[in-house]
Amino acid sequence: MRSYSLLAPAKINLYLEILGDHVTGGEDSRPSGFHEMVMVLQSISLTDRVDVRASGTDLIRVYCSHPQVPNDASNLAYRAAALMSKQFPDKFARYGGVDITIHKQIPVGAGLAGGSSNAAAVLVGLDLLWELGLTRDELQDLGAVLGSDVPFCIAGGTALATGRGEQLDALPALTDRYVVLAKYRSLSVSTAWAYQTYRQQFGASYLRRGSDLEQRQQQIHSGAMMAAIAQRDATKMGQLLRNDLEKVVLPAHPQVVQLREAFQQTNPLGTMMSGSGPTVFALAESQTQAEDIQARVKAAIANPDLEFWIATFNPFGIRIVE
Ligand SMILES: C[C@](O)(CO)[C@H](O)COP(=O)(O)OP(=O)(O)OC[C@H]1O[C@@H](n2ccc(N)nc2=O)[C@H](O)[C@@H]1O
Ligand SMILES: Nc1ncnc2c1ncn2[C@@H]1O[C@H](COP(=O)(O)OP(=O)(O)OP(=O)(O)O)[C@@H](O)[C@H]1O
Repeated sequence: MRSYSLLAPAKINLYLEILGDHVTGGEDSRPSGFHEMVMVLQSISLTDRVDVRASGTDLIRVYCSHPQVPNDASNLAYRAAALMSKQFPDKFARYGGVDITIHKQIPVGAGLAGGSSNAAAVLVGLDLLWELGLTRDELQDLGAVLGSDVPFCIAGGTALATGRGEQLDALPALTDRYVVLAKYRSLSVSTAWAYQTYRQQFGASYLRRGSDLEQRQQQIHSGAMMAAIAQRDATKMGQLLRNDLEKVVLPAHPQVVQLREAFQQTNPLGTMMSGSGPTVFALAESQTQAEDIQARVKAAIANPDLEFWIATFNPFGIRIVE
């Protein structure tokens, strides 16, 4: 049976600003229930491995030994395969079912897009297995059906994301940067909850569509964060980190505030929560600084529930290993 093994990296958000309500359509535009975003997304070297294998059955099956990851149709990797089988029924009939095995390294419900990256890997894997020859744009359009982060996970690297996060502009690749990540094992945050709570608390200040929104998008485009990335100025980037979702997640989780403060005490280039959290990351100039930051935060919060990773910025998204 033919199979492919893919590496599916996690992402962090170097910048996440919520502008207002996201709308779909042209003249009869309607709120989609999502938010209009401006984000800078960055792939990191913390990766899952996803094996996609033709099974010779007519089933889609998912295997993952992580206790928090479902093995049924609710797994985002399963949903990616189901979408492909619906989209390409003749290929599904010809090549048959697929077994997907997820080797989890990326923490779950962490704000690091683990599920989205697994789904992106399945799209790429089935494109290969079923010899579809899809373009990156076509794969990303399919990814957007599954979730806002999936299109980015396909291409990876460093990107500016707008719309609900699915519209992407590649930015100069940032490499040789270190990131220290920490998460309480027993704590997860629901992305839907984070956005819903943000809407309840800050919805009144949302920008209306039209000139206000376009002006803000323009400001960010020509602003300091884009300049810092273009100049590969890690010190400036560290100072400009932003995540609007911190405004709702931090007040709800005092231990994340404490973790963020412990990171801040170590004088990193910058520290921030990633996505909807609760993972907190700090940027470091070198591996030595990253190790020092990790050791100091570990000593400051001696809690066995706290898990750490040191990663580098990754210039790519889904990659084939076999
Ligand atoms: C927090 C981030 O991870 C940052 O990169 C993303 O914005 C979320 O991406 P994701 O997990 O792929 O999100 P989706 O699966 O598309 O949506 C999950 C939930 O978040 C809300 N959501 C998501 C993206 C967005 N721009 N606005 C939203 O309000 C959706 O209403 C939904 O209830
Ligand atoms: N393949 C998968 N990997 C991880 N979680 C999955 C997967 N499929 C479904 N889930 C479920 O999705 C939920 C969110 O998991 P995930 O790890 O993708 O969150 P996240 O990193 O916060 O996502 P994001 O950063 O995109 O908002 C969990 O409750 C988990 O049970």
